[in-house]
Amino acid sequence: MKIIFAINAGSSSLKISVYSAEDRNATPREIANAQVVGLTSPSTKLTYTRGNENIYKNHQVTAESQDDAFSILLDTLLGDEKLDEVRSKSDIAITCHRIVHGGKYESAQIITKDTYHHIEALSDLAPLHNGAALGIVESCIRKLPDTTNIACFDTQFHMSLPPHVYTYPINQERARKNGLRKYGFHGLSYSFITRSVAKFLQKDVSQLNIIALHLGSGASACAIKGGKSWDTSMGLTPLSGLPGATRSGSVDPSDVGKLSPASTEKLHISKAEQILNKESGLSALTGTADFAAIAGADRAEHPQHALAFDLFVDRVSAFIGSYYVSLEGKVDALVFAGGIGEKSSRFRSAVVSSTACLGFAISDASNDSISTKGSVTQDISSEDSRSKVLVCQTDEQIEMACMCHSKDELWN
Ligand SMILES: Nc1ncnc2c1ncn2[C@@H]1O[C@H](COP(=O)(O)OP(=O)(O)O)[C@@H](O)[C@H]1O
Ligand SMILES: CC(=O)OP(=O)(O)O
Ligand SMILES: [Mg+2]
Repeated sequence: MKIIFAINAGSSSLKISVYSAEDRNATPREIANAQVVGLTSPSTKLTYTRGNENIYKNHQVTAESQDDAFSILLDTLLGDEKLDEVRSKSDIAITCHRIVHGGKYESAQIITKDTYHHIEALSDLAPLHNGAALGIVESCIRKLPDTTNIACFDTQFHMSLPPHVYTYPINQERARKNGLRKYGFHGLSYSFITRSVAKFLQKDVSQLNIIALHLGSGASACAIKGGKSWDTSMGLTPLSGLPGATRSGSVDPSDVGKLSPASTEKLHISKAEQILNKESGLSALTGTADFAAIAGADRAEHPQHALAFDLFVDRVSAFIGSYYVSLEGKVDALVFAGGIGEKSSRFRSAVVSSTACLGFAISDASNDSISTKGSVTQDISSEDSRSKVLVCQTDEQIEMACMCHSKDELWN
């Protein structure tokens, strides 16, 4: 039996799921889940569940970084005397880490000195994402010396993108030399969604065509053709495509502060990245990163909230239209996932009405009764919908745990 910690550093949250795996053929069984959410908003909250028992729910904590959150979660898990399977640090056999940028890695990697340095070098392409995750890897190496660390990459699922999609129309020699191409992210989530939706629709994965939306603090869309990534909205870094809670999404870089050559000297490129990644997006329009507050606000009283909501509906709908065409109209389902996709019925309803010309239609009653305690995939389409409209409670942690625990090297 092995204990697996699957650690998911998102941009506004840190989630750890704990699994036990009997042997390498058994599916890992979740025994606990601990998460700190709201890292980009003033109130940061801890939720901890052991088995079916809620120990903490939205318990206020102070954490300013992913690494602070990691210390809180590790103390919570190791300090729980009733978590029988994890008596001490040395019981944790495997920690899987969600690493957003994996460059051209095509599979999860055991983290050695070499792989660590390789991933560190890739951080130039996702400085604000890989940095936080690597900080946690370092903490694990220091605090959990008996554990095998494994890197699982968001980019892996998108290795199937065709050349005409992943190529940027720029100097090809420079592109090759510097690894400039569309990589795509949220791949662990899309991989989970693909498997879950295929199972739900009782279709072979290789026959599944869907438009999936992972709408969390970072948001992206993905066209999945024959079970594989065919196009996705994020690019070289997780900045392009859709806006996020604090991210601008695609903007013309010359618009950013209209920099003169002189001001460029002062405003180092990393400052621009800082602004576009952390100080933009829906919170720059509204002053809040909490999408529930944006979607729930009175439109007349809060015109900026209404603008942010409408803008997000517009950008998401544009990708749905584009992917509907690139999938030649053969779409089994439109799938909503991520914090916003799973929890905001108002947003789902607005997106479905704005893409109604493609034949999507939902039942308001089903849309309003989505339960986070219900099945992984829930159907909200109405009978007259041309494709299914589904809500999938995505789970990047189980995707990582399954990916890692079957590795031969861990059981020999
Ligand atoms: N009840 C809710 N209604 C609408 N949006 C919500 C709700 N709860 C959380 N969210 C939004 O979900 C997002 C966080 O989603 P999540 O997938 O957990 O993020 P990440 O993994 O990117 O940190 C935030 O933008 C948050 O405002
Ligand atoms: C890739 C990415 O944007 O991840 P997250 O939404 O978790 O920040
Ligand atoms: Mg996330």
